[in-house]
Amino acid sequence: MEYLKREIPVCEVCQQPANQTCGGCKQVYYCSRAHQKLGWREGHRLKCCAFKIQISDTLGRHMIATRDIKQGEMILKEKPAVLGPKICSPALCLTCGKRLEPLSDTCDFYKCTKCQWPMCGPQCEKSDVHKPECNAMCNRKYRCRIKYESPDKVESAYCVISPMRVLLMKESDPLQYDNIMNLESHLDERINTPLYLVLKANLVTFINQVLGLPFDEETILKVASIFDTNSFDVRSPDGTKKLRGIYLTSSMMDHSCLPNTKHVFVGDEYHLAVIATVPIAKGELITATYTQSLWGTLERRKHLKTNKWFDCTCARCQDPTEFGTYLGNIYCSLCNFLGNENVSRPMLVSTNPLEENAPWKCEKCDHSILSRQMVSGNNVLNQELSKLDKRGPKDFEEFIGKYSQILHPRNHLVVQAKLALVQIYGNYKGYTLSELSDNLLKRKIDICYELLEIADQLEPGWGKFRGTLLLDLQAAMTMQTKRNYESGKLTKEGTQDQLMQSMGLLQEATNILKVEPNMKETLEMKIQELNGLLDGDGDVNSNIV
Ligand SMILES: C[S@@+](CC[C@H](N)C(=O)[O-])C[C@H]1O[C@@H](n2cnc3c(N)ncnc32)[C@H](O)[C@@H]1O
Repeated sequence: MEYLKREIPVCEVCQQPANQTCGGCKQVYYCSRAHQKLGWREGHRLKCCAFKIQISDTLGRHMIATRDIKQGEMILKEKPAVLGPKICSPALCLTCGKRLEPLSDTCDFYKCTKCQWPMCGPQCEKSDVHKPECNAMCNRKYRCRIKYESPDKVESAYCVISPMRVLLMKESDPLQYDNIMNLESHLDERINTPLYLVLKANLVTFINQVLGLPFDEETILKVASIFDTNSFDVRSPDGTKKLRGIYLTSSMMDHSCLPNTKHVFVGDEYHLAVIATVPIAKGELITATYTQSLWGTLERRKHLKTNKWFDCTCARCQDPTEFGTYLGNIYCSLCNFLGNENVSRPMLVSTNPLEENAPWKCEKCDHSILSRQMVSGNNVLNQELSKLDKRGPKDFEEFIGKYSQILHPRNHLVVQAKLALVQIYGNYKGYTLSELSDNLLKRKIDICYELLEIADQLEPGWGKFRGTLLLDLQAAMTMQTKRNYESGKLTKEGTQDQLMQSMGLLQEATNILKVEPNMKETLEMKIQELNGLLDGDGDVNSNIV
């Protein structure tokens, strides 16, 4: 990084001692106004902080681009203000967040020798992250007494840890405590919800009575509510560590169902990097998504309302067809029966997508249903989907076939099933690329193309969804090319053309995914292999997929 902090600040232009910082990013120094102007012209304008925080009545604080931002550019990188377990967790280490393995032949875990919370070992037990809470508990002779009858038990006692960490900061790091307490909480809206009634009984009692910390009920619940409104789900690349974290600047990004950024976690300390997925023009909102892009509008808006306490009114939520994807729609059952199978079937669309109770009406005929019928239909099928056997493709293929008269090929439930199929075909035992029949290989390629069309509409640009689909697609296409060459269906020239297409997809996937942890080397290796194949004599027998 060019912006590494130096012991004695020096001017970016002349390298002499300097005491003025750039007003935008506050990261580089100048000795004089003249050198600041020169530095700006010489290129700092392209690197300087790309955003500012503004306030409006409708959005509250939000992030705005202060200059044009390039696709793929890192907009900011910051360390967490606080990290901790989620409200309910299976046994995990309080320091590193690692999911714990039980001690041999037991359901029990290694425990901190002082406070008795499950940890991964003596090193994490002694960490600075755990010390303050351990001391606070031990000072009051509190010992964790969770009984694990099964190693997978999800335990709600973890709800006290993350808020306790923030509250203890009031003494140890008052500035950071104030920064966190300044975030939006929506406590007034949450206070009488079932979860907060439980937190009143558990968390408040723990902080006040067990630990004897001098915080009132409102402050304690406000911290919990700040986590619920602002925290990011933090995961290690291999998925073994799961935490929640507050990132002060990144939490200023407002939500959009068509976001223009993605984020990744970098390093063992989980620094968060925000990356532009599309070019962002100066003055535009910089947005993230707080929900799932592949859910329909009914589900997304409900999720945002229940968890983040606002009604999303973005362009996608306003459009009854979700930019023509019809992701949340179903076929009209009457037109189904009366219509010609060969013409595209009319759909039921919401008469007002921003009004959750608005009826859903056919685009062609007068047939309509109540919104709650759509909701309950979605719930039933979602439940069915979640119970399917994920070890193979059979259940997912049957699900798609069974509901093909109700759910069109781009309905979100079908899309979920297809996503599972893309992961199974080509990757799972018995379904690796070399084991797939020609038909199943083609099926995988077709699904990848279908899902890519949806990605282009709903997560345009360099989103992770698009990147992983491209990677899957190029691998399947290379295998198909190899088979077609071997069976004589493709000439050497045709083979080279097809491999060039795969290379195009792989290069795009690399641009998108190289920022993901541990991906850069794998991607570079894949490019090298495919390049080798292209440079050689078309020897597609090489083991490249
Ligand atoms: C993580 S905070 C974002 C920063 C927040 N705007 C603030 O002023 O602190 C999330 C909250 O911002 C507001 N918000 C975020 N995106 C929004 C949007 N698209 N429309 C309306 N409010 C939004 C909601 O109140 C939400 O609970």
